[in-house]
Amino acid sequence: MIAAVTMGLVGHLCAALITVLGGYALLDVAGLSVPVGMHAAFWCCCIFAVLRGVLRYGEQARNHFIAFKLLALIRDKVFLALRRLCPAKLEGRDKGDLIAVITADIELLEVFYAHTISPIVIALLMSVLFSVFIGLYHWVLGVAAAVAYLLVGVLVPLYIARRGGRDGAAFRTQSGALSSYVLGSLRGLSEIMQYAAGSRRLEQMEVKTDDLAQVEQRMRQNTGRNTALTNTVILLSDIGMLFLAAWLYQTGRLGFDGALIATIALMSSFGPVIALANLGSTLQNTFAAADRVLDILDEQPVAEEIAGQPKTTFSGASVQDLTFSYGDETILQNMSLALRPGTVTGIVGRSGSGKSTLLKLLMRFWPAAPGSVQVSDRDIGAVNTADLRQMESYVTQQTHLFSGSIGDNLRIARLDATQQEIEEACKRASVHDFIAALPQGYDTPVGELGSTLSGGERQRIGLARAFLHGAPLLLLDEPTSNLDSLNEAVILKSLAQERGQKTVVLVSHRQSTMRIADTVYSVENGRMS
Ligand SMILES: Nc1ncnc2c1ncn2[C@@H]1O[C@H](COP(=O)(O)OP(=O)(O)OP(=O)(O)O)[C@@H](O)[C@H]1O
Repeated sequence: MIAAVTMGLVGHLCAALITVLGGYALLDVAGLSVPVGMHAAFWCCCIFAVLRGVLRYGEQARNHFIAFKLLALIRDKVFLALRRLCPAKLEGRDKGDLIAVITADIELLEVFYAHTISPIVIALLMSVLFSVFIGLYHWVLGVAAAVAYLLVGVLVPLYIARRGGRDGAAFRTQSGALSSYVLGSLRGLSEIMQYAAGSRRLEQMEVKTDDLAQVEQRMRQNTGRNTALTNTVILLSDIGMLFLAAWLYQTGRLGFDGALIATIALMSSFGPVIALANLGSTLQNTFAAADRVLDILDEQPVAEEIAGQPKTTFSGASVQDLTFSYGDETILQNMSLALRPGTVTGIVGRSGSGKSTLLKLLMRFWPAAPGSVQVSDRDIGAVNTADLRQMESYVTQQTHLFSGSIGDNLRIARLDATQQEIEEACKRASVHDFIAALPQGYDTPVGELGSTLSGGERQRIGLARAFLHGAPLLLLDEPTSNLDSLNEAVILKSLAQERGQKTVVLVSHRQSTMRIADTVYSVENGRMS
C-alpha cells in the first residue's frame, strides 16, 4: 500500500509538474527569472512523461495485487462462515441471493481496495503539497487552492453520495432477488411448463428487470450529475484562481510569474481529487455490497463446530426427554429413545410429525435442548463434529448429486475408496447393475443436480454413498420411498446383513420397510410411543 501511494503520488506530481514546467519555460522565453530554464524544463518534461506512465502502471499493479489478494482472503472467510452456518442457517436462505453475495458483491469490494484507499491518501498528500507550493507565491492563493481541493475531493462526493441515498443498497438487494428468481425458474422448469406459467414468470422477470434498470438508471444519472458538478466546480475554481492571481498582481502583491504559475499549478493538479470525486457515486454501491458480505461473516451459527474434545468411538446412542422447536413451533416433546448398537430401529409417524427433525438432531444440525442427545454415553454437544461425521451416515429424502460423474458422486463419501469398494457399495444399494449397463459406466456424467437420473436411481446412489462411507450409525430417511419392491428387497437384505455390525435408524412410511426393524417407535404429536 505504501508502494502504491508513493508511486501514485510521484506519478501525479510528474503529471502536474509537466504543465508547471511548461509555464517556467514560457516565462524563461519571456526573459523573466525562473528556477528552471527552458532547456532543463524540456528534458524534465520528457523524463516526467515517461515516469508518469511507469509509475501509474506500478501504482495500479500494486493496488490490484492488494485488492485481489484481499478478495481471495475474504472469499475464504465467507466460505468458512458458510460452512459454520450450514445447514441450519442456510436452510431457509435464498440461494440465488447467496450466490449474488458470494460472486458479485465480493467482486465489488475490489473497487474499495484497489480504487479507494490509496487514492484518498494520494489526494490528501497532493493537495497539501500543491497548496503549500501555490501558497509560496502568496498565502491567499494557497488557501484558495486548499478550498478548491476540499470542494472537489470532499464536499462534492459527500453531496453526491447523499443524493444517491439508498440506491446502492437497493440495487444490490434487487439484483440478488432477480438472480434468485431466475434460479428458481430454472429449477422449476417442468412445473412452469406443466402449469403454463411461462409467460407469467417472464412478465414477472421483466418487472424485476425493469425495477433493477430504474435503480441503475438513477445511479447512472447520479454519476452524470457527479461528473457535471465536479467539472463545474473545477472550472469555477480555475477562474476564481485566475481572477484572484490577477487582482494580487494588479495590486502589486504578486509578480507576473507567481500569477501564471499558481493558476497553471491549480489547473494541472486536480487529477487525484477528481479520482475521489468519482467515488461519490460508486462507493454507495460498494458499501452496500460490503454490508451484505459482512452480514454473512457476522452471522452466528445455530450449532457451533466442536473440536478439541477427546475422541469418541461409537457404542450406541440415545435421546432423553428431548423437546425441540423451530422458533415457536414445538415439533418434538419429551422424546426418549435408545439406539442399541447393532440393531435396526424403525421410526414411523404421519407426515410433518418430526421424524426427519429427529435425525437432524442426531446429526447435531441443531443443538438439542431441553433434554439431551447422547452418543456413546456422551452428550452430543461434547462430541467433536469431525468424530460425529465419521460415526454417522445420513441419507436424506433428497439425494443431492453434484455435477460430475457417478463415480465422483460416490467418492465424496470416501475419497480413498477403491473401484472395487465403490462397486461393492453399489451392489448392496442395488444400483451397480444399472450403472454397469450405462455406456460410460461409473464415468457417466449425471448432469446438473443429477437431472439425467431417475428419483429411484438417485436414492440408491445416496444409499451406496452411505454404505461406502462405512459409518457405524446409519440414519436413513425414507430410503426406499422411490423404489419398486424388487430394489427395496435388495436394499433391505443389505441392511439386514448389517445387523450386528451397524446401528441403523430407519424412517419410513412403508410397512414393508419396517419389517426389518428390531424396534419401531411411533412419533405422534411430537411424542414417542
Ligand atoms: N428448518 C425448519 N424451520 C422451520 N420449520 C421446519 C424446518 N424444518 C422442518 N420444519 C417443520 O417441522 C415439522 C416437522 O418436519 P419434519 O421434516 O421433521 O417432518 P417429517 O415427520 O420428517 O415429515 P415427512 O414424513 O413428510 O418427511 C414440519 O411441520 C415442517 O414444516
